[in-house]
Amino acid sequence: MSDVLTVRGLSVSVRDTTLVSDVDLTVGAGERVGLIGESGSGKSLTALSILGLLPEDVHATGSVRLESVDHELIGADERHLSRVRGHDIAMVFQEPMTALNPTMRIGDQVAEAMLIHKTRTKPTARTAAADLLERVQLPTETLRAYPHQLSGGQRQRIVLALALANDPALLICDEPTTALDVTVQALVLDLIVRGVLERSSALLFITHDLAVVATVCERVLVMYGGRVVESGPVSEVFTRPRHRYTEGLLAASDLETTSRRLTTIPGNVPSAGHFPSGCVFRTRCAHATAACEQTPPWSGPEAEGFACFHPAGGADA
Ligand SMILES: Nc1ncnc2c1ncn2[C@@H]1O[C@H](COP(=O)(O)OP(=O)(O)OP(=O)(O)O)[C@@H](O)[C@H]1O
Repeated sequence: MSDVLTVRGLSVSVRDTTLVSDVDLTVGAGERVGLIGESGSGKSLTALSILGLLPEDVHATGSVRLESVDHELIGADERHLSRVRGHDIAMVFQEPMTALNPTMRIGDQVAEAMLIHKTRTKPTARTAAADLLERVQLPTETLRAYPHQLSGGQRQRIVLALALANDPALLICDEPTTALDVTVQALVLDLIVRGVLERSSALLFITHDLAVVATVCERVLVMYGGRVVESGPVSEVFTRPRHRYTEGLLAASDLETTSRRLTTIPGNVPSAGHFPSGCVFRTRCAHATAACEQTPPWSGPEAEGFACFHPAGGADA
């Protein structure tokens, strides 16, 4: 698997204070990598450095390279970066309204995302926009709606459709479901995973929610005080944490069952029935919701390391 994103020795500082120190990370094609850590640990600054979106007084050093782009992104000029953003790298942040134009109809916004980067011509952009909306399970009429006419979950699905419009090599999600209620959260996570799987895009997923990481990601990096203190496959880091901070994070999470669930993977016997998408139990779940009961987009080895993300847990019915 080739690396889509390679970050080496990334440090971020404001005046003489270092906020992020010496971060190394890679994400391969089709790989889903989580970045976790407490509030203020440097997750968002790491993502913003990759996107070239740091505030003016904040500076990044080190190296950020994308396989599909032939130059260094740290220090690149805005003209280059704006070409990369939305085309090679797309992002979904916590608050969908900040990514949407309140005065433009949804269909025009999705079509415009493709026209700006010239990935579609005008006549094909409208059809492609309708197709993208269908893939995020929104009816065609949504094309004519304005953002304020939609719910928070619908808006975030539009933002996801916009992010996926140009088949990005890398999708960065920063707390994309934190503001959504639990059932909508499950659907949006499912659509994110489907979206990246369909395109073999790399996914860097930032969250403080360990259950979400266990559901979505294969590998995880743990940040603490601006540094990456631990990394590895989710099933390893969540069951055999090596760093005391990771142990604390697991103990403090409402997911005391995560490690228990993950350790049950080898004994898990798949059977037919309803189960949360990607749930390691793959049996009928007592907590299954309508969103859980969709056909999962993956099977076989792809499902390894996934866990139920329903807050009530994935106990078998
Ligand atoms: N523009 C800025 N000027 C000064 N300090 C900043 C600036 N932006 C962020 N910081 C500081 O850098 C540190 C890392 O911030 P960052 O937003 O990356 O954390 P985070 O892990 O994403 O937290 P959260 O989960 O709350 O979003 C924090 O201590 C924050 O206060």
